[in-house]
Amino acid sequence: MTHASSSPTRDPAKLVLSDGTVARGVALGQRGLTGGELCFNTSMTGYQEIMTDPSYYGQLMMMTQPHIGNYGASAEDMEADTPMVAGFIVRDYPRRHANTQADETLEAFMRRHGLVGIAGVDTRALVRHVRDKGVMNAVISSEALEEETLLQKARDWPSMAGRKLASEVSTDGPYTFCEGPGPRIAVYDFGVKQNILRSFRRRGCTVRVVPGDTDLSEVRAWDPDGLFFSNGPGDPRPMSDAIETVGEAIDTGLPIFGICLGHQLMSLAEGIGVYKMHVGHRGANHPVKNLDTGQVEVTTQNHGFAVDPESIAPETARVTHVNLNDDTIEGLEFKTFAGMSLQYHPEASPGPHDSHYHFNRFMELVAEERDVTLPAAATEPAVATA
Ligand SMILES: NC(=O)CC[C@H](N)C(=O)O
Repeated sequence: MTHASSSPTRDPAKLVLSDGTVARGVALGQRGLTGGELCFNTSMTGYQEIMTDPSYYGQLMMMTQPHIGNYGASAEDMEADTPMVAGFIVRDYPRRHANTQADETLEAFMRRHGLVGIAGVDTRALVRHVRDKGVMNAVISSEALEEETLLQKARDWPSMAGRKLASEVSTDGPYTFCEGPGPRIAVYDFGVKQNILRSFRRRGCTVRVVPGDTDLSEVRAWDPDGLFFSNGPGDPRPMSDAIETVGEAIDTGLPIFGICLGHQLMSLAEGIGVYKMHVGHRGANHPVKNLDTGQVEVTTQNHGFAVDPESIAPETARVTHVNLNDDTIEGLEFKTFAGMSLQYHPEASPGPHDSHYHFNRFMELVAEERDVTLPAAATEPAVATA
């Protein structure tokens, strides 16, 4: 058992929102100044997976769970090699953590990776504020504390709408993640979470990961059985090259699966509109209804954009899943090609395992479309997350 005193100093820090709201707290992690879109996540656990999810690149993450850091940080809980959020905001950072698997305190982890944070602010009041007013930018600072200056920086911070960020978190070059007896899956990496790759590995797939700007002909030369378009940060609408690649992928007749950003890119390639949401969905407790079975799944979500239901032509796609909180589109099945896509995260990490079956659905789609025999693991996956 690791018990460690985290002893963050009492250095003052401030969080200043672009509408002038100021919250005063103490510095957490790296001292300095950072900014971005202020998001909140309602997951009770999983702060480290959330911190390292590349889809959060450029965003400040505020956790609604008030106790953050109480199980430390561990090399096991990474969704990327480094933290990806631009800054981290918590209510209460504990003086001790306890976890047999922890390697270090969350504070030490944040410092080691240069991640600026703030603790001791009323996160729930701030969440209610953002939820009412809509998403906005903010800065966290433990260096300059002059509020007018920080407010100006928050106002000047570039908006997430219109920002292409996926290229900044994509792999630099192609690599083989794993080899197995199952289908060959080519993954377009716009910031792919590790647990998506592990989910394919658990099903016996051979997985080849390529940078998001890879020419489709290069991918086809590898002879994939299925194509996957990953999650990722930023606004999908300006990603015209990626949308074009998805269009070409559709023309190949290969089965295609997209998660989150990938779902949005597939939708855009099929002429379906995407809009920026009032506050977005981020958490591990979003109820989603499967319209085919009537079953409700508790899902993990992380998105600030969504597809516009009005723009789905009946001959293009069918809605398979909807969010029960606000009726937003959560899943599509495409009609002109063998494609399925999800706005939420079946790989969870963190979150419940209700939606893991979507990877099996894709395996079955691949088996239907291609002459491949699925290994038993492809449809009877272990529930384990690693
Ligand atoms: N997790 C994701 O892929 C997020 C997609 C996109 N950046 C959004 O915020 O909606």
